[in-house]
Amino acid sequence: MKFGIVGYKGRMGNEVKLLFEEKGHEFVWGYDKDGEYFSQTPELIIDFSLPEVLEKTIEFVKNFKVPLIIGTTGLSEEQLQSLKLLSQEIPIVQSYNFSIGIQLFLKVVDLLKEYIDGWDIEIVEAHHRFKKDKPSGTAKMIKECLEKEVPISSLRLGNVPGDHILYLANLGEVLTISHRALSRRAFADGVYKSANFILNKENGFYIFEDVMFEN
Ligand SMILES: NC(=O)C1=CN([C@@H]2O[C@H](COP(=O)(O)OP(=O)(O)OC[C@H]3O[C@@H](n4cnc5c(N)ncnc54)[C@H](O)[C@@H]3O)[C@@H](O)[C@H]2O)C=CC1
Ligand SMILES: O=C(O)C1=N[C@H](C(=O)O)C[C@H](O)C1
Repeated sequence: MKFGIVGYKGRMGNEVKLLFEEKGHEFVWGYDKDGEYFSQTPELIIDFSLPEVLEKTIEFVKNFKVPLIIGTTGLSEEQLQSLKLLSQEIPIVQSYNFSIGIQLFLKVVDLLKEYIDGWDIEIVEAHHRFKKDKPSGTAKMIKECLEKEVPISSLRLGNVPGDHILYLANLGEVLTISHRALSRRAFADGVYKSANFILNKENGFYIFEDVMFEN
């Protein structure tokens, strides 16, 4: 496939580009701070940038009329709504975490949440010192899945790709669910799965859960 990336010079943009090229696909378009790279029209666009770039991304996918996969975190409720509106015209996969492990983590949380009334619940996330948003998008997803007000502690440590821990405790025990991304490849792999998923899809707003558990 011929793919394009918004934020192609960044950490995730680079990792996604590398992985797709290793699989034999062609990087034909990119957008970053210093402008556009164009060699051909892309068949899909992947966005790992910043929330303030979203308007530009929407303009590009509308012009090219191609599917969008977006992993950028820190989007406002209004921005998520504008993506949902856009999904009436093109297929979109959106997720704050494209790793398989976090999807499984969320399944476990969904299973246990009805049994933890009265427990103390805390989320701790740790990421590299360059991360701009706080708390992480994934921590917000875990909280949303719990359907409770839960405190989130954010650590910014060296070069950590992404750790999430959920602590649940009653007076007699502590239950811990934890996930560590060992490298950005874990997220890029999920983006690759999403690309194969979205090329055959009707317009609509999909999340990574739809990609993972399609059948
Ligand atoms: N959903 C997921 O699985 C994951 C999401 N992320 C998210 O992806 C995003 C990017 O993360 P990283 O690659 O680590 O950041 P990064 O800072 O390395 O990359 C962001 C890229 O966007 C570009 N950019 C910034 N402002 C711009 C502008 N105004 N116009 C055009 N380009 C602009 C930067 O130059 C940079 O190349 C963050 O929101 C992060 O939280 C990161 C990892 C996994
Ligand atoms: O910025 C990152 O690096 C990451 N961001 C995502 C988030 O905010 O949850 C996902 C991952 O943990 C890495």
